[in-house]
Amino acid sequence: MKKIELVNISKKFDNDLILDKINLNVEAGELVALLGPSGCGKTTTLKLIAGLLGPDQGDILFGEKSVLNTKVEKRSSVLVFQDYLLFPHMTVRDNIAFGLKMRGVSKAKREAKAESLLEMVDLPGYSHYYPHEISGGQKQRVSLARALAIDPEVLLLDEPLSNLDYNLREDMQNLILELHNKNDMTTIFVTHDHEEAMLLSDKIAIMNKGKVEQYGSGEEIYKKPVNKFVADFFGTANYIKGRIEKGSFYFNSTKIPLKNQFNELNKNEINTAMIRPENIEINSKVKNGINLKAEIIERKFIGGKLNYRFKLKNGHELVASTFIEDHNILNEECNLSVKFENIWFMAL
Ligand SMILES: Nc1ncnc2c1ncn2[C@@H]1O[C@H](COP(=O)(O)OP(=O)(O)OP(=O)(O)O)[C@@H](O)[C@H]1O
Repeated sequence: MKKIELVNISKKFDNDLILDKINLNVEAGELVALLGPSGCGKTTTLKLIAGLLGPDQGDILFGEKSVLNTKVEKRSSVLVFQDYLLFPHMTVRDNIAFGLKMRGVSKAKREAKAESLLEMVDLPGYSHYYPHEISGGQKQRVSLARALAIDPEVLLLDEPLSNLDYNLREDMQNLILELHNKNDMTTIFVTHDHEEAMLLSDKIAIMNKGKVEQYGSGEEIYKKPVNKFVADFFGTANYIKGRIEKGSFYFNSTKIPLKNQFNELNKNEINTAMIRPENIEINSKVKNGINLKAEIIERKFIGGKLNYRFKLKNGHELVASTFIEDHNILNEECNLSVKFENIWFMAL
């Protein structure tokens, strides 16, 4: 297990700055997700950690040691690509044992290891199959087994679940968690699905345009996003514009006390309150919160949840979602309330 540290990493392709002074600390044994939209630099970051690319600036440490001059095969890390990259002319067993063969491990030992890894990824009996004879989900398991064959201290997974359908994804998510916990590894995986990132990882680095916008637990990022990009990437959000007056936030004449519901922002910069849809309560008054009159203008049943759209007196629209409770009357006036603790402030 190794701690991984990226220090001020920058990378250019031609003249395009793809990574811009990235800093990231992954503790030994942690499972971390790199999350962000297509093209933000997630795969490039993994390739730099694996040693398939070198940075133009900055340092990469495994433990306390820089690995910039350490070759790919000596880094004790392994990168699993989303399109498996199995050797088509080799059996499943030979694919898994390939890295061990390169390291001079005897035939008997590497075959025994391949068999035990096939058990671990739940594919016993598949050793004699060729890649074209197995499904996409099975190929993904084989490529994981191949990666684990060399007992890596650092496992790097590039969108391991993106080619799999919904049910298989769940199985693979469980398998990745199980393998990570069993094998004493530090694992970093790339995804563009925020729910998957929250489900699997201890921490999430949310990336945008070559920068890490925020790094923390899923809950922290969801509840306390540092900016609108992060808030929107993590789900639906309502934004209410207001103003700071005498140390409080005012939305029209509604006063919201500013406690610690913002990060290191200068109070005077705050101009927006963010509210997640599930934190809006319908037709119940709260004491330590705001209460607003609104009209229901849309109701959508989405299975297990109802999504509503409301219009406030000043024309501002809000979305809310509730489980089960039904407020079915369109155009009817109702009361919306939000507890102060569920309001997060931002500067937009
Ligand atoms: N070898 C390369 N040469 C030139 N440009 C590259 C190279 N590799 C990546 N890029 C560019 O760098 C940017 C970041 O690519 P990267 O693959 O890291 O993004 P990503 O966040 O992993 O995206 P995705 O989710 O689509 O895989 C993209 O604009 C891409 O076109």
